[in-house]
Amino acid sequence: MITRRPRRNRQSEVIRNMVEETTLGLNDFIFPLFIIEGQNKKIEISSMPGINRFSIDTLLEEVNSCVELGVKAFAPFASIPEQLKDKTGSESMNPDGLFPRAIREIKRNFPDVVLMTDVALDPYSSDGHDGIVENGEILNDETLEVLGKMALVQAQAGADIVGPSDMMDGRVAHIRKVLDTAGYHKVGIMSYTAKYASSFYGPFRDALDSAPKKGDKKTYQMNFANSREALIEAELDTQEGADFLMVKPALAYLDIIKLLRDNSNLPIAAYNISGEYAMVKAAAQNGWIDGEKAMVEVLTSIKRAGADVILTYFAKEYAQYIRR
Ligand SMILES: NCc1[nH]cc(CCC(=O)O)c1CC(=O)O
Ligand SMILES: [Mg+2]
Repeated sequence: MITRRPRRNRQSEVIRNMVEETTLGLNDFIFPLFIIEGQNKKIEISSMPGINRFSIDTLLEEVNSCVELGVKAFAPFASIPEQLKDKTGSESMNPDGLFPRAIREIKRNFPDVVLMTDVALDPYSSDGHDGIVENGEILNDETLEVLGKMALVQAQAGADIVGPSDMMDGRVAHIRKVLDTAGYHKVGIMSYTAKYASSFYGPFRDALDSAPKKGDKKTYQMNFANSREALIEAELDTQEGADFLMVKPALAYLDIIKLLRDNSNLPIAAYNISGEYAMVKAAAQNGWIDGEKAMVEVLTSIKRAGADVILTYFAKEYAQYIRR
């Protein structure tokens, strides 16, 4: 005789919903946005179907349509023309550069949205690396100087949260000190705490033309074979004053999300990155999977693993989906 029958709680939609353990909401999402120079531009990224690069004017329309759908937090990224890139990423410290201009315009038009801005050299670096390169080496402490100035320019432009994605050691403490010294103690830090050297970043690097010109990122991004090392990074970022800890990528790293969730009381964010988005889109376009159902499953799995915040290219599409 079978007395325990778990299927009882699956027998109708109402019961299934009643016992559902994980619920996604639009408050969970941060939607990445790509910005380019120019006017009236909206150019689709071929490796990220449905995701575009916007000039500032069309970007404001995009933000508006997201806000109307209920998506209110954004992670903007700027595509910097090649001729403005140099060894130290100096364009990242230009208060009149494309990125700070875009931040100011978004905040002027939509003061209530939250902007989480990316702090790293790669979109501005002629080497395509997240730090300053000298004789093939990525310099840590010299890079911190640039990161601090970049974060300050972003805070001055109106960033609510700065997101160091570079994986240099000590950058959270350094950025915190620079921001506090300048009076920006209210600007938060979402640290890319456990950021792995992943092959899933490809489409993002297409979007910004930011791929490394030489070598890979393995001397600063983490080895995907490691999980205990993520706890070391989490401990340091917490001591240094991070307000959020992020795991990136998300899907091949659900165990890392869970690990940080179980070992920290800070909010945990996860970045469902470009290649993870592209995989779902490509399979859906081929008719191999149901893209919409896969989207919901992927996002739910990241939340179930313990993420409080999900950075995802699906944010707007998910909002459109639940509206229907
Ligand atoms: N440091 C920049 C940065 N910030 C976010 C991403 C990737 C995001 C994505 O793939 O969606 C990257 C690329 C990288 O580290 O090479
Ligand atoms: Mg670190």
